[in-house]
Amino acid sequence: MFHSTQQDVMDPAEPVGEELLRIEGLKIHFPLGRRRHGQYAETVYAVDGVDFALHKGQTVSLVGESGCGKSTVARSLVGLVRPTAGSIRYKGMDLRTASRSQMRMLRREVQIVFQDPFASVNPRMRVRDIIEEPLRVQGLPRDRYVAEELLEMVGLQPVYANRFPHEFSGGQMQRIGIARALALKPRVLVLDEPISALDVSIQAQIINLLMDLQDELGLAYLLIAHDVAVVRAVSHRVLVMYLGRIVEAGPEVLSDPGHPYTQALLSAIPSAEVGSRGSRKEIILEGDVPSPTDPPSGCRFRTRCWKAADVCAEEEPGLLDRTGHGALNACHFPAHE
Ligand SMILES: Nc1ncnc2c1ncn2[C@@H]1O[C@H](COP(=O)(O)OP(=O)(O)OP(=O)(O)O)[C@@H](O)[C@H]1O
Repeated sequence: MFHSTQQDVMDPAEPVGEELLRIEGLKIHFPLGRRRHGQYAETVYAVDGVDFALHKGQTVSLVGESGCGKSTVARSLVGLVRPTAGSIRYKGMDLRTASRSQMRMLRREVQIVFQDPFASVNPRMRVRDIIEEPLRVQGLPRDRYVAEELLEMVGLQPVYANRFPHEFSGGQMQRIGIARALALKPRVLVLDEPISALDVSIQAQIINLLMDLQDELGLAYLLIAHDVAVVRAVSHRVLVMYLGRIVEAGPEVLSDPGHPYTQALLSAIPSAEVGSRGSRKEIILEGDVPSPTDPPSGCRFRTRCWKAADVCAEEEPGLLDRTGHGALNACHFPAHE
């Protein structure tokens, strides 16, 4: 199995490492249809007010059902989607006002690893060229054995530099994807479901590699993953997202959930994986996830929540430390109150 960093978990209020990224009030809306009279027919509120920070050497994980906005957050950090509102600061500099050279530094130091390692490469390129591509794009010099060194770093033989993607398994190819992400000596890796497409037997190896690299290089990770056991084991802080917003955040929220949505997410997982303090009662959520083009008023989860009362439709609950233990919860009726 994978190594766990749970013993090292620090109170998020006192993070150990330097702050690298700070995201405040992030909104990413996608207008749909044709614009008429200055208005679009519909807007997808994919990310609708999200705050968090990433620190050196730490892993923050994003969890939540499909479509809640996780990938959109991830892609915004590497410039693949533009925020509609809010700020992304890297080492204190705001992306909205950053100079060209600051943006180049950011594009080097924040890298992304995708779910499908084959989909993001040209199958006709040799591994050496795949790994060196980011250096070429940035116009940086390529040391003679840079691909070989990066392959060794990710546990592959240096001679693989001369081979082509079809010669590798999914796990090996994901290692190559990680080597490519490391080529520019990043400080932050955005890991968008890096193990979801791999055989279960390989997943732990990739997670272990990522944890070792984090120890060695002090990398900050934003991890998106569906496997609760993995997320619990490797995260310093977990953010639970629902319909574009964070509803619960803290180091222990997957062991000791306080928000009804987190409880419902965990109740769908077999108990051995959840841990002793997780909710054991099976919770069946009623109804579908509402459309992100028309989120409910007040608390977005209220239309599926068994605790919902009038106040939930009227007042949006803030993401607050409701227990004094550093975990943040956006519910009018959290479990631990
Ligand atoms: N370019 C786009 N144009 C319109 N809508 C989009 C676009 N990108 C994402 N969306 C919508 O934004 C919402 C959030 O999508 P996102 O991919 O971020 O969710 P997710 O939580 O990562 O889901 P998954 O786990 O399935 O990847 C979804 O409703 C999605 O359809």
